Amino acid sequence: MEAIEVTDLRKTYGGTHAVDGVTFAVRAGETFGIVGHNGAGKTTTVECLIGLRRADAGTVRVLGEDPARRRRALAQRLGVQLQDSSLPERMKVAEALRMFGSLYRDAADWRRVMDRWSLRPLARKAFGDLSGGQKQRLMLALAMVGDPEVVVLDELTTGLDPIARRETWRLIGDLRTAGTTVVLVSHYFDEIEALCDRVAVFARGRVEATGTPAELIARTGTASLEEAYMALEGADR
Ligand SMILES: Nc1ncnc2c1ncn2[C@@H]1O[C@H](COP(=O)(O)OP(=O)(O)OP(=O)(O)O)[C@@H](O)[C@H]1O
Repeated sequence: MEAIEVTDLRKTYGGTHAVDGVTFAVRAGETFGIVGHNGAGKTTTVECLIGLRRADAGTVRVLGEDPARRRRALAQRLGVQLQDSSLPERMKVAEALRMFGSLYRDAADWRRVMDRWSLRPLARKAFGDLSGGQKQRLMLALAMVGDPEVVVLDELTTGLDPIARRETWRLIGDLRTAGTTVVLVSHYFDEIEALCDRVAVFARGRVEATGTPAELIARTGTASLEEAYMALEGADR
């Protein structure tokens, strides 16, 4: 079963074709990576997936629903961590987790989420007093507090130190074991290789290739996913 289906998605800002005919599908329970150069259309696609933007053309289905029309219903089943997301400066960590938890009908126990993401020592700290990495960890925990079926993570480990990064990988691995569908936008090839079952390579508003990391490496006759990406991304320049 497909958890996400995107078909011929198009989105233009002024004269810029940000997304220009994107098609891919994510199977239920799969961890799916999206890689691509700056401005390739990754975030715009993700925003269409979660109903933050309406496509100009094409279809998007998440858990069988159209996010542009069913955003509120889908929000109960989605966990989202976006680039540049923020909270009020004075909101405390525990307060944020409790408040986000209250927005879901079938939330996880927010205290358990706080423990799982090693946030208990920071429970009484205000968001504005957290370090960049601590903020990132909190935003990830908030994405999980609704016990989502599909998780969308844009720039998962940006700003995390190496230990926090590995720990985050482990927690994303746990999501996969639990059968959660994960979409992961990343510029880190080690992360994509370690976590993702399949990858879509975005370039200039299109999907240049889709496959397992091993397939993309074999298809391009390269030695690593990063080299495969370079070969694919530059293919039609
Ligand atoms: N709100 C907007 N208004 C105008 N242009 C936009 C807007 N959002 C994105 N764009 C443009 O659309 C294109 C795709 O942007 P998008 O943010 O989707 O790319 P991305 O692949 O996520 O890039 P990055 O890796 O830098 O985050 C870029 O050319 C960008 O400048």
